[in-house]
Amino acid sequence: MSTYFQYPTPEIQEELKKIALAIVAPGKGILAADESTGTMGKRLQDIGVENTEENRRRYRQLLFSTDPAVSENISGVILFHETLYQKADDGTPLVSLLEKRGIIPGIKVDKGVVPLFGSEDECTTQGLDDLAQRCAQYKKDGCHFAKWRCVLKIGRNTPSYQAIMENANVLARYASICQSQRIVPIVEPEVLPDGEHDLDRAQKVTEVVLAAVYKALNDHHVYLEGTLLKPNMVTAGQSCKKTYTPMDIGRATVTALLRTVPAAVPGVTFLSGGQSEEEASVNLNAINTVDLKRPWALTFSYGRALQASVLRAWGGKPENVPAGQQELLKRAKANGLAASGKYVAGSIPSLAASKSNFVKSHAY
Ligand SMILES: O=P(O)(O)OC[C@H]1O[C@](O)(COP(=O)(O)O)[C@@H](O)[C@@H]1O
Repeated sequence: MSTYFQYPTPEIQEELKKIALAIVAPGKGILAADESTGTMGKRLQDIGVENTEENRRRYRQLLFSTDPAVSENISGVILFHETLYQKADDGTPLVSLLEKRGIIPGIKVDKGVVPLFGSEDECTTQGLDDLAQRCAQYKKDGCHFAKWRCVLKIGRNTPSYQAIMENANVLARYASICQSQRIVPIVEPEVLPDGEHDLDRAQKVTEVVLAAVYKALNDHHVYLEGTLLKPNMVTAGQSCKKTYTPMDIGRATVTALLRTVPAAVPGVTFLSGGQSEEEASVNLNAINTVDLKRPWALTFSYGRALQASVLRAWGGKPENVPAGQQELLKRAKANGLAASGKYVAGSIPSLAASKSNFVKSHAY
């Protein structure tokens, strides 16, 4: 085994580190607006809006033209390919709306989840072919970070060794390609919340998965200071009979991270994984207040937990755009406070704050 290798040049390291640190600046996090066309269809169906390119454009325009104050708590937005090339009603590229607000554009670069043949309904994520060329183009078009989501399932026999190793390796290969193109990779190994398992089992699985991911990142010589991790919080399975407090969740989550995530990683930006908006804020706050060490910034990269109220307030109607934007401002503020451990539960009511956003087997 040869241990000779090179990290990126000092210039690339500096650039990557700067981007990652800006994303996890104190009190800031990410709006994940990168729902693929199918996922967006499900969100729009919930509010009775047809899943057309024009309706997706109108919705993303609403998000990105929110009052610039939103940038006090949102440092980056993850886009879906289609959105990067769409324009606002007045012809301004949607991505320019973000840039004008000082928000860093990012891009989903994976091409979705596919089955792992021979496994118990497990999966991997595809999209490595032509990734370097796509990243080069995305960088030119204004994106400075990327996201790739892998999915792991907790069952009696899962996650399997096959799924753990395959997903860790594909995430590492993705991360290395992104860095070669001066793009910060967000590494997302999501352990799904489906199941009856308790908090302890969720913690152990998360630890095993994260340990494999960091071994693979090391094997691929990924420069950790220029990466971010987007994991699940450690929560009991959706069908678990036992109940746990936010502090239990906070302790289990930070313990799992302390055991597996190197301190060189600048930040951890959690996914919301079907939690309600309020749960996602309260749990993030607990993560930031539990009496454990925190060598990384711990913040949010929420899709559903930042958008459930926005979608409901908007309902596809032009006259409701300001109401939708108000909801985004509220949840952004709540999560910005939670990222600093200063969120008081229930202090920022929003339209769908307590609605569960759980989607069974959110593997698509
Ligand atoms: O399955 P898709 O369409 O790729 O999207 C998955 C979604 O999951 C996320 O990774 C996390 O979203 P949640 O916070 O809603 O769990 C989003 O960034 C993304 O939009």
